[in-house]
Amino acid sequence: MTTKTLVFVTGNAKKLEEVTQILGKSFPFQLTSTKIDLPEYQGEPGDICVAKCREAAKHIKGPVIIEDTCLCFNALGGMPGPYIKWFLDKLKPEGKCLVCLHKLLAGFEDKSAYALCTFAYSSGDPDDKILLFEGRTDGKIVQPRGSTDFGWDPCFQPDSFKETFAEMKKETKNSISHRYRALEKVRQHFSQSNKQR
Ligand SMILES: O=c1nc[nH]c2c1ncn2[C@H]1C[C@H](O)[C@@H](COP(=O)(O)OP(=O)(O)OP(=O)(O)O)O1
Ligand SMILES: [Mg+2]
Repeated sequence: MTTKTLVFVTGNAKKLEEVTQILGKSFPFQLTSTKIDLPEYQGEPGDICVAKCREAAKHIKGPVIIEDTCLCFNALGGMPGPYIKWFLDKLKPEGKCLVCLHKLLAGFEDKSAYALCTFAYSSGDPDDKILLFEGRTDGKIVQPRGSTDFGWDPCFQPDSFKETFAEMKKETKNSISHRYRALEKVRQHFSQSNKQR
């Protein structure tokens, strides 16, 4: 049986690293990756991912997957959400400015937040529906702790853990994260559709 190829389009090497680790070998596609800086769309996460995936499919002209990640503060009605990337860029996360994320909630007792990861899959055929797979992990925003090599990881402490994503072992993050939960749905979908063939 020849394995079909699926291209993961992302400009973020850390995401790719996690996706590769999480999917491991038990995935019916050969995952390859292409670094394209896709536009940062606005709006609801699902709509953003559909637009992002359509754009990626135009480049790849074959089966493609993308994801978009939101960090949502409950006290702020879900903001920054998909705009977390610009917050981090402007607040300069490398180093002590990650403190700013925590400070954003200074006026609120509610520090709860959730990380939301949405994968979108296109078969490559523009007439086919784009499929969405969502994963969410709840937690709270804390003063940054741990290594600063991936985005807002130092500021996010998942519920029922004492460590931030940045302090815990990679395997631990990859077994409870928003990305893991979304990829479980991706994996389930493709193992089922593979069986039906
Ligand atoms: O697990 C994560 N832990 C910490 N930080 C994270 C995580 N996942 C994404 N991030 C950061 C990257 C970017 O600053 C923003 C999401 O924006 P987002 O558009 O999805 O990512 P991106 O532009 O870096 O890569 P892509 O080319 O796939 O769109 O949150
Ligand atoms: Mg992006």
